[in-house]
Amino acid sequence: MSLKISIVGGGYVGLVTGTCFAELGHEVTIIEIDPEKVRAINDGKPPIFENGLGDLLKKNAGKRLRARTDYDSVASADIVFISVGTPPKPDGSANLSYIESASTSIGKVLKNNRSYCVITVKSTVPPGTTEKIVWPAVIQASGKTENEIGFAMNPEFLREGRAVEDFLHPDRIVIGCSDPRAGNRVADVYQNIQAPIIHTGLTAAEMIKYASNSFLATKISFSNEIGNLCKVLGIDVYEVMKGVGLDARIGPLFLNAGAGFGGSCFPKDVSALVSLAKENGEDPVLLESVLTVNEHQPHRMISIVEKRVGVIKGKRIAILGLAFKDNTDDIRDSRAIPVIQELVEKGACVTAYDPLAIPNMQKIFPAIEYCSTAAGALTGADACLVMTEWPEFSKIDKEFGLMAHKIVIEGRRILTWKGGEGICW
Ligand SMILES: NC(=O)c1ccc[n+]([C@@H]2O[C@H](COP(=O)([O-])OP(=O)(O)OC[C@H]3O[C@@H](n4cnc5c(N)ncnc54)[C@H](O)[C@@H]3O)[C@@H](O)[C@H]2O)c1
Ligand SMILES: O=c1ccn([C@@H]2O[C@H](COP(=O)(O)OP(=O)(O)O[C@H]3O[C@H](CO)[C@@H](O)[C@H](O)[C@H]3O)[C@@H](O)[C@H]2O)c(=O)[nH]1
Repeated sequence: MSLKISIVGGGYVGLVTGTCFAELGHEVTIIEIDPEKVRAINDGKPPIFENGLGDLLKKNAGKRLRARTDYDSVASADIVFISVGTPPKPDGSANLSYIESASTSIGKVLKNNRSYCVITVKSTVPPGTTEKIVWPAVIQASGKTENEIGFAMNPEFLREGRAVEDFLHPDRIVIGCSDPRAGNRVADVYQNIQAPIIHTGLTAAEMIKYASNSFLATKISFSNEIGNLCKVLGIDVYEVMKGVGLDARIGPLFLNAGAGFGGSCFPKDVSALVSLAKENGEDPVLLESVLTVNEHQPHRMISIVEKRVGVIKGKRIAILGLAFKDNTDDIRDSRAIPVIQELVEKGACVTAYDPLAIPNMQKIFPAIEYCSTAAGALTGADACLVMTEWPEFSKIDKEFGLMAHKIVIEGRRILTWKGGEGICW
């Protein structure tokens, strides 16, 4: 069954899901306010780096996939997905203004849609958002009755760098809905994907997303806390977590200790859940600690450097990896940012290499020295910090010989070269 899908927001989530829906045979229009992104998408060139996305976009752009700055496609859509950003406000709570304005814009055009349409939130939103913000905004702007529209919440679990693979082969599909008819329409969109579908209420679906990300972040901070103690005791935390993770009740994934978690989701979503808990009179001690452990990890790396090289002022320090993780050029909340910030404040001469993320980091730190190879960054360095788990770093070997002093602090365990030292092991 081919459905007419409109997706509001053509960023990471909107573009990946839109392209994959088109690949599954649906007719997709991405509605994006940024005309540059619209042009790039229609030209078949992804405005973001994502493995496998370029080929799929090229194949579908101008055929089953198009991008527009207007909302006209909503007038004939079977289903509309909202995938605009929900960035943090200064107090950590989610900024829902993009969600609200997208909902109103959808409603204004939806009034011309003669058939049943389901408005589906894909953005990560606090429980109650679909019911209390999206629903009334759409109903008010469209003048439609609740018999003519359905509402759904279908959280997205893709990981950057593996987004296409995650989207096409998900562990599960969560569909929260206002009524079964709405839920079945969302399920129809995914009919060619093999995965268990969980049908829930709207608020439970919203909470599943926050709880999932918070649990994964908790696993990482837990591993870091164990790792920090292991470091003091001279134990390899990776050996420990291998033994721990083989317990089927725990599982082996997301137990890698090191520099901590970055990215556009974990820090933001745990903060939003903390904020939501406090607004509701709860004291989220565990989740606050997850954030605290995470904030301390980059500073611990600098402390180790200080112990090894002495005063940092005037020292040449190489940073390997700027992206918040491998296979992406995204530096949002990358752990490299606080590390570089502290090194610069302490008067270090910072050199940096990353296969993809240099242009993005140059916008934040224009004055540090960027190198086109790891060897360039390492040449003459007094110390090196590994900040991203790029697979290509596992091949670095003789390049460490170019350093003035071979002090290598591994914020990610990725090197096969044996002279490094982990921050947690
Ligand atoms: N990035 C991820 O890996 C990921 C994964 C799962 C869930 N999420 C969640 O999905 C949501 C979107 O995240 P993202 O990373 O794709 O954000 P993003 O910033 O990359 O993309 C959002 C896009 O929406 C556009 N936009 C904003 N207002 C609009 C409007 N009124 N009409 C049309 N377009 C509009 C922006 O120009 C931008 O291109 C967030 O809630 C995020 O937490 C993100
Ligand atoms: O054992 C681990 C695993 C990851 N990380 C770090 O955690 C961060 C996030 O990694 P990852 O989860 O792979 O990337 P994201 O693209 O941020 O994906 C997360 O956030 C998305 C947005 O909500 C969700 O959709 C995904 O399911 C969820 O994994 C990165 O800095 C990693 O280096 C660790 O430190 N240790």
